[in-house]
Order: sequence, then structure tokens, then C-alpha cells
Amino acid sequence: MIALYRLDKTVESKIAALLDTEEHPVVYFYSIRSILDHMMTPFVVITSEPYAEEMASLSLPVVTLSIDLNDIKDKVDSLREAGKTVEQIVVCASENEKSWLEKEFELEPDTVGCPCLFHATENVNLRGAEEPFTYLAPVWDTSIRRSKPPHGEWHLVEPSLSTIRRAVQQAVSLVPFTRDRLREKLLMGAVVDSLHDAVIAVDRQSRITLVNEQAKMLLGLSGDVLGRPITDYIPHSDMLRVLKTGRQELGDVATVLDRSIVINRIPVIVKDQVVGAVSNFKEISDIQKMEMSLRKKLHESGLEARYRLENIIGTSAQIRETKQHAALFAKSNATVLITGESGTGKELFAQGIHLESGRALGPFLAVNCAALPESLLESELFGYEEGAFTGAKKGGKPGLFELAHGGTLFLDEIGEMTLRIQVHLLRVLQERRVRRVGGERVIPVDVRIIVATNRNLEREIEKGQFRSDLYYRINMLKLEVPSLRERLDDIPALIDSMIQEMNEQHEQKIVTLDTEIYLLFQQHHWPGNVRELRNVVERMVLLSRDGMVHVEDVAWLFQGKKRISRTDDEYYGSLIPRFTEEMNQEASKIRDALEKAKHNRTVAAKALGMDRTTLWRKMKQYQIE
Ligand SMILES: Nc1ncnc2c1ncn2[C@@H]1O[C@H](COP(=O)(O)OP(=O)(O)OP(=O)(O)O)[C@@H](O)[C@H]1O
Repeated sequence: MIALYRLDKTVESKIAALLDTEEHPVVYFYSIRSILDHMMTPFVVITSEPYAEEMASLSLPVVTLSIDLNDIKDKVDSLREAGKTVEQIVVCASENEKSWLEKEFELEPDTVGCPCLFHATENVNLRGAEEPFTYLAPVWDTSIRRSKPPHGEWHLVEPSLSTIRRAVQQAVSLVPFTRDRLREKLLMGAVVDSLHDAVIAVDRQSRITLVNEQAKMLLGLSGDVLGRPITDYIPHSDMLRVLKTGRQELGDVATVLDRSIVINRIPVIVKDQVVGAVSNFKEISDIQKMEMSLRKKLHESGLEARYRLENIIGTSAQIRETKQHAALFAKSNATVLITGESGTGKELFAQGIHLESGRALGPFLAVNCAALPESLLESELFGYEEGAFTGAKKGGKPGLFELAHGGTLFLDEIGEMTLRIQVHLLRVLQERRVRRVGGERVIPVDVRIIVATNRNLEREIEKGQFRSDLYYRINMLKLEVPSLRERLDDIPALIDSMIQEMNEQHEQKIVTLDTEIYLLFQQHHWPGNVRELRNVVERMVLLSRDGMVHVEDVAWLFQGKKRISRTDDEYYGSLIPRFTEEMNQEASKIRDALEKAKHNRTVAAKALGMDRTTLWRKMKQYQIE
């Protein structure tokens, strides 16, 4: 389709006559508005020089008609033929046409056959001219016709038929291109609309060339805003500054219509010239939501805290007290120092505190300070900037402090950390900001720190291996996890839960363990604590036959190993003296329940809140008939 924009009627009809209108229908437009209403139709615009500029912001293919020196000569000839005297000429045309005509006149001054003066229509002032001139203007220059020259009248110059034919040929050749452009435009529109970010772009004159739905929504724009100056909607738009300076502005925060938004403004530069600017922006609350969901995804891929405090097995007074302290510590944001022998479950407590805290939805990241060499641990914790060292990843890498933002960072085996990293860590803990290795920027972080150690840090300070200032900073809330030796009563429940877990993992079905096994296990010294117990139970499960494990099957596991300091006589003698107070209480509860249930084990188990197998095991353990 060919669109004719603000052309003279005679020129319009000549163009239409030259076109095969079946193949290239002609549409006539007299305002930008009406063109905007048809933007979804692929067309090429033919217009005259003064209106070509208006088209620029619409990014449509435009063919421009203008008059030349030959057209002026033809007009002068026809005036002379009609008996008019033409001695001096004044030509008024648009700024562009005027400068072309001047150049042509300089090159071939004899073409017209008389002196010519050229004026730009925009600032023409012919008043007071004394000489009788012949006044000429292009046929499409409607504004000039409204003013009357001092002597005589305006004579309108038309472009020659060959000029019109060239313009028509050019327009026809551009038609396929407009279809591609439209397709691209639709695609671009779909892409821009599909973005979660709001996007708005302006041209050099700060007229809006692109805007997506999100931008309209956040800026409260409605209707067709394309082609309109951005200042009509945002009077002091910062885009004007970017157009002027050509410098990008990233991460600016502003309030628009009561919403806090973060904005990036980027100049569009072609061949060192600023030809426009694009701005993308987003509501801060959206960014926070995205951050949260990203973090959640990170958790799903293995960075999640899984153990809640209530999942930590054990009902002994020691473990109950530790859990109570942990639940209290979870309410605060202060650093927690977890101490305890290796394998006691320090990491489980760290996870439990995180999940019990207000940061439960944030990330939980853990790093074992003993497992990484110094430089690796440093870049792991604090991240690094691009080029910080040979092999540093392009674009740098965020450290665990940044990744744990809004959540908890668990530093296991902190006693193994070198003094240099201790200094770096202390600074981050004091300032709550990290500076990546090799970087300048400081990044604020909101991270709760939990550290753990099985070393005696006070002794490490005496030996000069641990900084006392760091110790005082991390030793705000101290959680001491008891060794397994100190809570032997928890062993049966731990074994049961481990067996259940492993049965599921190994698809094995162990129904029963000899009661003696529990007793045997409660005799062991367990230097490796719960971790060692888990290993032993795993081996036991793998060695089991027909769903039964007998004491003879496992006794060898403890051969040559240190026992709790109890004599064999105690072990093989009466079992009662070896029961703790809690066990005695449990035994008498079971006796009572059985009596009440008239020795119906199903009823008694129900009353005790345990299943039949557990009741049966406990009856064997406490030798209840
Ligand atoms: N109360 C518990 N209930 C169930 N499993 C436990 C319990 N305590 C520890 N475990 C298990 O014991 C193993 C060791 O636990 P964890 O890694 O938390 O110990 P740790 O004290 O952090 O050890 P280390 O000092 O060596 O880092 C893990 O497999 C864990 O699942």
C-alpha cells in the first residue's frame, strides 16, 4: 500500500495515475493521528520535503518529493509564455529544499535565466521589498499561500512528472521491505510486551518510539502515545539528560505514582551519535519477589536446610535443653557459635535454627572451612571481580555472603580458618558489607551467621591460632551440642529412625532387632557420635537376614573398641541399675498402661502413643512380661 501524506491534489492525482492501484492501493493521510491509527498496515509514505521530518519518529519508510531548479525553470517558462515579465525571482521553500536549490543554483546559475533569491519558509519576511519580484513556492507549501507577497502573488511550482515517477518507483520498490518491517515490528512488539520489565524508548527529539504494556501501567499512560514527546507525560523526564549526555544511568531508584521503581536508562548510539534512549524499569517489590523465588529455586537444587529442630531425634534432657536453646536463638539475628564433638549434629542444629527463624524462606548456605584451601575459601566466601586472578570467571562471581543474602550462612569448622581470612570475616561481620576479592564496590549484605567448631577456641586464641576479636564477635549465643555418650538414652530412638530411613533407601525390610542390640549400643563409647552410630546402623542393615538382626550379627562391630566405663558384671547383671531415671519412668508408664489395658498390647500401645512394635521392643528392653 502507498500512503500519500499532505500532498497537493494535483500531485496526488498524478501519483495515483502512475500506480497500478490494484496491486498498490493508495491511501491519503492529512494528520499524524490518522497514520498512527493505521500503523498495523504495511505501507510506504510519499510526502513532501516539509513533512518528511514529522514522519521520522514513526519509523516508516518514507519517499520525499521536492522541487528542483528545472521545475523552477519550467514554471518561469510557462509564466513568460503566459505574457508575464519575470526579471528577478524569490523562491520560498522548506529549509532543506532551500539549501538544495541554492546549491543547484550555484552549480548552474544560468538554468533559470534570471537572478534568484532563496528563502526558508520558516523565517521568511518579504515585507518592505521594493523591487518587483516574481514569487515562487512549492505547490505543497500551504502555509506560504496564506501570506501575501508585497508585489503580486505566489506562483506554485510542481515537481516534474519525471520527479514524481522516480518517487513512485522508489515507493513501489520499498513495499516488500515494509512487510518485513511490519513483521519485525510485530515481533519486536511481542518481545517487548512479553518482558517482565517495563520498557520505553524515545528518539533524538524525545518522542516516544516504543512502549510496552508494563511501562504504560507503571507510568499511568493510556491511549496511543507513540510519536508524542515523553515530556507530555513526564515533564522533567530523566531521558532528556541521557539524550544530552549520552551516558547510561543504571539502578536509579525513583517513586512514580506511589510505587518505588528501579530504573536503567541507556542511550542508543549509532556512529557516535545519540539517536535515542531506552529505559527499562521495574517495581522494587517485583525484584524482591523474584529474588525470593530464585533463592527458593536454589534451595530446591540442594542448598536447602531440611532439618527442623523437631526432626532432631532425641528426648534426653540434654538434647531437649539444646533444642530449647536453639529455638530461642532462632528468634534473634545474632551470630550463633555451635560447639560439640565431631558428628554430634552441629549442622543439623544450624539448619534447625535457620528454619525456625524469620529467615526460613531465605537461603541456607553451608561451607566447611577446613575443606578448602585458603585462597579458594576466600573467593568462595567473598566472591571475586572479573580479572581478580588468573582463571577468574568472566563477569566475576558472587560469594556465599552475597548468595546467602536474606538467609543464613553456616561456617562449619571455623577453628580451621586461617588468620588472614579471619580478618576479612571480622570486617564483614562488623560492617555487614562485602567487598569482592579484587573489587572496589562494597555490597551490603543481610546474612545471619552460624559458626561451628569442635575445637576449643579459647585454647586456639592462647596458641595465637584464632583472633580474640573474632571470637568475641561470634561467641554471642553459644549452643553446646552434647556428645552421644552424654545422651545414651537417645540411642534406641536414633537407631529406629535410622533403620526406617535406611529401609526406605535400601528397600530392605527389617522388622526386629534383638533388644540386646540396643543395650549393646548403649555400652559403646561412640567417639564419632551420631555419625558413627549412623555408619554402624547402615552396616547392620546391610548385613541383616530375613528381616531380623541378632546381637551375634553385630557384636563383632564393637570388638576391640572402647566401651563406656561399666564393668561386664554390670552389663550382664541386672539391667535395672543401668537404666536412667527417665528410662525407669518410661518402664513404669508402660507397666501401668498394660495393666489398665488388661495386657492388651494394641490398646496399651495406643494409650502410650506408640506403635505395637515399639511397645514390644520397650517391653523386652525393660524386661516387662
Ligand atoms: N539428632 C540427630 N538425629 C538424626 N541424625 C542425626 C542427629 N544428629 C546427627 N545426625 C546425623 O549425624 C551425621 C553428622 O551430623 P552433622 O554433620 O550435623 O554433625 P557435625 O557435628 O556438624 O559434624 P562435624 O563436626 O564433623 O561437621 C549426619 O549424618 C546427621 O544426619
